[in-house]
Amino acid sequence: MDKLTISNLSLFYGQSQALHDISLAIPGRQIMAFIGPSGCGKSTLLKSLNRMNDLVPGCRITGSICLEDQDITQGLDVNLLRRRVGMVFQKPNPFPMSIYDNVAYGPRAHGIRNRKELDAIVRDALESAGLWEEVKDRLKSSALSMSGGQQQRLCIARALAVKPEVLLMDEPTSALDPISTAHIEALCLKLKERYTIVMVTHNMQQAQRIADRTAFFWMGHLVEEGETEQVFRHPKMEKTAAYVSGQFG
Ligand SMILES: Nc1ncnc2c1ncn2[C@@H]1O[C@H](COP(=O)(O)OP(=O)(O)OP(=O)(O)O)[C@@H](O)[C@H]1O
Repeated sequence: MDKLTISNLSLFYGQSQALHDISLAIPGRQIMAFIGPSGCGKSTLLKSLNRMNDLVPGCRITGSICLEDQDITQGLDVNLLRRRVGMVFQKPNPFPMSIYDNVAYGPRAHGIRNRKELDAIVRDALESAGLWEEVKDRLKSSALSMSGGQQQRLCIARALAVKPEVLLMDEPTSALDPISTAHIEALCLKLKERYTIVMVTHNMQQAQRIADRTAFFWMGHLVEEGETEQVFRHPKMEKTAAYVSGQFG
């Protein structure tokens, strides 16, 4: 079953239309990459999937986005939605508090106070993010003392701690060195066994390394979507062929 189904979605920032009639199905427990030149609407679409655009004054949408069978644009509680659809940003953004408190933040906000329960959640999330062994002896240290790559895995752990179903990632490795990038990519491949991942990336090698499916956007339109290998090796549309072969960027 598809995890997310976007149907005839158009999005406007005031008078300016950023997305045009997008229809796209995102299967569960796979990685979907959004690619395309700067300004084509990748982040806008990603943010629509957990209604982060609600925060932008003058932003409105038409069409629907279903999380399984529930239309998230119609009345679904936004806190509940963001618990089910978590997000990791381009720049690691740990809170200025301890490693433990960063991961426990979400569960605490949802009312979990029991120390043993919190300990178990924190450990599980850090293990899932591939960080437990590195930080288990310094859980009380400030998150800001970690390296950039560790901070990004901490942000992934923080997102996982509330047990989401979908993880949205907006260029999660663009601020990281190659080794940290490889760590995050390996982690994504592991996480897709349990989560649905939607990732914006400018890195076409990255999309080919880890994405099951790829969607190519251009000027607010979805030009083509399919299995990653097909989109890169045998694109159906001329625009896609030109983009993936580096003729424009
Ligand atoms: N908060 C906003 N208010 C008004 N316009 C916006 C806002 N955010 C994005 N836009 C516009 O919407 C269009 C799509 O932007 P978006 O950030 O989604 O593109 P993108 O493909 O993610 O770009 P990049 O790869 O550079 O991050 C652009 O024309 C942009 O200027």
